[in-house]
Amino acid sequence: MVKLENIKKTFISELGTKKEVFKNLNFHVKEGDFITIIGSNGAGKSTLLNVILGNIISDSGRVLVGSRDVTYMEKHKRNSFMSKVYQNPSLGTAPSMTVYENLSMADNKGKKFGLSIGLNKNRRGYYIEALSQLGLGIENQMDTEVGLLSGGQRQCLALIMATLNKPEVLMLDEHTAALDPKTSKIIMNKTKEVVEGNNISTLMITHNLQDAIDYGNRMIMLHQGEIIIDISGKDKQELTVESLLETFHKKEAGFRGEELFSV
Ligand SMILES: Nc1ncnc2c1ncn2[C@@H]1O[C@H](COP(=O)(O)OP(=O)(O)OP(=O)(O)O)[C@@H](O)[C@H]1O
Repeated sequence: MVKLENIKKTFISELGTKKEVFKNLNFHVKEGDFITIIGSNGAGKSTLLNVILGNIISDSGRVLVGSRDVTYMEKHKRNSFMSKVYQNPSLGTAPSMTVYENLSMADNKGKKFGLSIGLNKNRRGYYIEALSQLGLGIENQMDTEVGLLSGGQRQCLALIMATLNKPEVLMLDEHTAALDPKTSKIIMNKTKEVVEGNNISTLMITHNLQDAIDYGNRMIMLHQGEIIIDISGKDKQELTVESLLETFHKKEAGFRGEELFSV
C-alpha cells in the first residue's frame, strides 16, 4: 500500500550544517495497517510522514502509494488520497469559517468544483450525526466559527474532516498530545473506530508508549533514522511499557530510554 524504498534525506541548515536523517530507509505499510510510531526527539518520525505527504522531498529513493509513484507528485494530487491531522488544533481547520463550512470544504476536497458550500446542504444531517457521536456538543455549534471552539473540539473536527472522504492513507502526528487525558481518550477511540471501520492505512506518531501499545496492529520504533523495532499482531498485544523499554535497552545498549518518553 505504502512503500518507501531506499530513502535518503539530509537537511542542510542556513549555516551549512548537515543533518543526515535517513541514510537508506526502507518501509512497507500494508493495506489497512494501523501503525503506531515511537522514538526519541529528532529520530525522524515527522520527516517520515512528511516524505510520504510530499511536504519533504527525499534526496533519493522512491515513495509508492498503491500503484502510484508519488515521489515527485504535486501535493494537491496527493491530498486527494492522503490526509493528516497535526498536533496543533489550529492547523487543519479554518478558524474564521463555521463548523459546517469546514466540513463542507473537507467533503469537497479533491472534487473538481472545489469549495462549494451550498452543494452540501443534503450532507448537513450526516455531519450532525457524525459529530454527535463524539459527545462533545459540536453538533450544536454547526454555525459557530471554528476559532471559537475548544482545542479538543477543534481537534475532533480536524479528525472528522481528515477522514470524511475515507483517504487511502491517514497520517496522525501526535494528534492528541495537546489535549487533556479525557478528550485525548475520546479522540483516540474515535480514531480507532474510523480507521479500523474503514480499513484506512494509518501512521500515528505518539510519545505516549501506552497508546502506542494499545492502538493499532503494528508498532515501529525509529532511532536515528532507522527502524529498530517493528512488532505486530500477538507480539504487539503482549507488550508492556516495561518490556518495550527493555527491548529498546537491548537494541541500544547504554541508551537510557526511560528518560526520553512520557507514559
Ligand atoms: N527543515 C529542516 N531543516 C533542518 N533540519 C531539520 C528539518 N526538519 C527536521 N530537521 C532535523 O531532522 C531531524 C529529524 O527531525 P524530525 O522532526 O523528523 O524528528 P522527530 O522524530 O519527529 O522528533 P520530535 O519527536 O522531536 O518531533 C532533527 O534533528 C531535526 O532537527
